[in-house]
Amino acid sequence: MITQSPTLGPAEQTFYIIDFDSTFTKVEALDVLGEISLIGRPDRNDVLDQIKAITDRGMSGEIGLADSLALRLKLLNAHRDHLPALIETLMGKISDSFQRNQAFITENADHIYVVSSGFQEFIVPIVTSLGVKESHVFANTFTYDETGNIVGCDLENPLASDGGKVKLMRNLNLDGDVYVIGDGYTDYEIREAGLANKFYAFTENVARIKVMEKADHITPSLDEFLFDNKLSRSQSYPKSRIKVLLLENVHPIAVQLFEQEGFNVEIHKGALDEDELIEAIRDVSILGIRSKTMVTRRVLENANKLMTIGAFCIGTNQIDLSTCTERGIAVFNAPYSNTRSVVELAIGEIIMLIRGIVPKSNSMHRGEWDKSAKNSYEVRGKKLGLVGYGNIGTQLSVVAEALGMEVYFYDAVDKLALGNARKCKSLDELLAIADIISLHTDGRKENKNLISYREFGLMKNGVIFLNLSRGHIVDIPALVDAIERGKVIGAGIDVFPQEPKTNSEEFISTLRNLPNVILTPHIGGSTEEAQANIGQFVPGKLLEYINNGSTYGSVNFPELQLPLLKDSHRLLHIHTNVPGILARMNNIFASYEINIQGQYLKTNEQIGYVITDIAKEYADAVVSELRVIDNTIKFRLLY
Ligand SMILES: NC(=O)c1ccc[n+]([C@@H]2O[C@H](COP(=O)([O-])OP(=O)(O)OC[C@H]3O[C@@H](n4cnc5c(N)ncnc54)[C@H](O)[C@@H]3O)[C@@H](O)[C@H]2O)c1
Ligand SMILES: O=C(O)[C@H](O)COP(=O)(O)O
Repeated sequence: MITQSPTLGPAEQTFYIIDFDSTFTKVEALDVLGEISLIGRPDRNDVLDQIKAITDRGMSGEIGLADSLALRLKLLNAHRDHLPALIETLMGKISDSFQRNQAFITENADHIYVVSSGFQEFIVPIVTSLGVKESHVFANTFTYDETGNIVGCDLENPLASDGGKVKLMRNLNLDGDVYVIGDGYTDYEIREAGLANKFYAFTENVARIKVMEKADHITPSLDEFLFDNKLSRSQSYPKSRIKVLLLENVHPIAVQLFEQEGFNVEIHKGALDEDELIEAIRDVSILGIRSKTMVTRRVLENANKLMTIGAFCIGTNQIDLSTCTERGIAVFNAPYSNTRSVVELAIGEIIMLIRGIVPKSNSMHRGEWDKSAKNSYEVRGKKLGLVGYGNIGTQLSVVAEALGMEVYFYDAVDKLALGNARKCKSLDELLAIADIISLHTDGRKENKNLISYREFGLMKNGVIFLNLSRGHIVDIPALVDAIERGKVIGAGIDVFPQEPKTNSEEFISTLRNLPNVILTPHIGGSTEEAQANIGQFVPGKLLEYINNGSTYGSVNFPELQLPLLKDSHRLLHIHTNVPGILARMNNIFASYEINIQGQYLKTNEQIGYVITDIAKEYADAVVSELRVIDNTIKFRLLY
């Protein structure tokens, strides 16, 4: 049997009635016109608020349309010359789901009508740009005075009066099924009058409770409408049905990027503990966290829909990566975006600590003037010892050399020395040489208490010590002891074995109130620049994986950078890495005479990832058979 292509044509004589303001476009056009026509008026903001309030009251059915139009036109004080700027603005405000589903509009142009209480003058150029027929646009027209001021609208037009859409639809007398898509009460009125089979409340831009209550179906985007009606669409599965959970205050850019794609996004300011996360993650497909949220095996066992995790930071030690892989969940992070921020903080702290600025500043705040050079040094010529020479360690090495420091490093793997930095053969060698020691290793479990009593014992007396990597790498009682004994005369600590989950929890630590110790709340990577970079970077990776299957940059999946999907269906098969799976898949393809257009396979120790692009027409059974191959972990279809 050949599958019906998901790009079905319209049912015989089904008509689609689409509203314009806040549906076809993201905004109310008269609000935008006000922003243009009222430029220079001192009361502009007040008038704009009044216009918006009238629009909302009209849309939720509190006042009649004729009144709403008349009131707004009067306040607008607009002129014919304002229209080109309005049209230009609206062109950039077409709703995202309409933009990505232009094919639906062009393929169904004979059956699509735009019915609006807005105005032809700006609606026609916008909707025809996506393929709506000009003759299928029904809206009001402005009237002007002799100098071009907009003074009202053509009152002969049924759309200028209360119940206008109903009157218009009666006149149109469409012979077939009618589906209305809109955000306003007047759109629902068509259904109420018995002139439509279904009313879809469109909530991509604005969700009006009074309207949603009346709807046959709430459609958070055009994709959902198209999916519900099995119509030609750009998304194989509506993204509004896919839940994204973003924790720990990730940058708003990330939220915006997911919302733009039409996902159902939920955000939380802080981290969640294990039980809270188990509760929150049940319906989640995409999870975004930072360094604090522990994604444990128990959490993952309750995350049956989870496809991917984005760590909006560098470290991924908070995630049980092995269980993620076992369950076919791809994990991504941002390995570079905040490295510079950490380096700048480390340099700043080294200078502050070696000059004893913190106690001096504290004394000044108590009114004490203690001008002295005692125990205050330049960094020039001092030996900086870096433990871990990865992305941060190497950058710090270069910047420190520029300040005239001598750099030594020790890394668990053999690393190329940058500039004049010198490689140490062992951690012990480095600890004994350095005047300043800064930790930059990753947070793998084996690094727990990497620096403890023995290691502090190997250090020079009066060393400066920094940890901006991970809290568990330093044995805190040993550090406190070293500070109290004067072994360490200055410390900068940004990360702790136990950190508060949110800003409202108290920070409890034996490091509090020790002399010449800078304590910071894990903010090495918390700069506007770094967070904005991460907010762009990680969603980019997650979206490439969701939309295209690419795993380039994943920290636990075999990495595959895939071509964009074109004129084919993409089958993504994740399985336990055992012999023979590819052969089984290809046997299925061969038995159904499938034309394979591209195939990609990559494995790691735990899993195999096979991507097969095939021609669009194929038997349903192919998909069902692929899903049940032994050792299949996850299967997904993209088109
Ligand atoms: N404070 C913050 O806000 C902040 C911000 C960003 C990164 N970080 C943390 O900083 C650390 C470094 O980040 P990165 O991007 O440079 O990581 P990276 O993975 O690029 O480098 C880590 C390096 O440490 C080495 N290493 C691991 N264990 C070691 C050991 N026992 N001895 C010696 N070398 C060892 C690795 O071989 C690697 O070269 C990570 O722990 C990261 O999570 C903290
Ligand atoms: O791993 C990191 O990048 C740092 O620890 C920063 O983490 P954060 O985003 O939670 O501040």
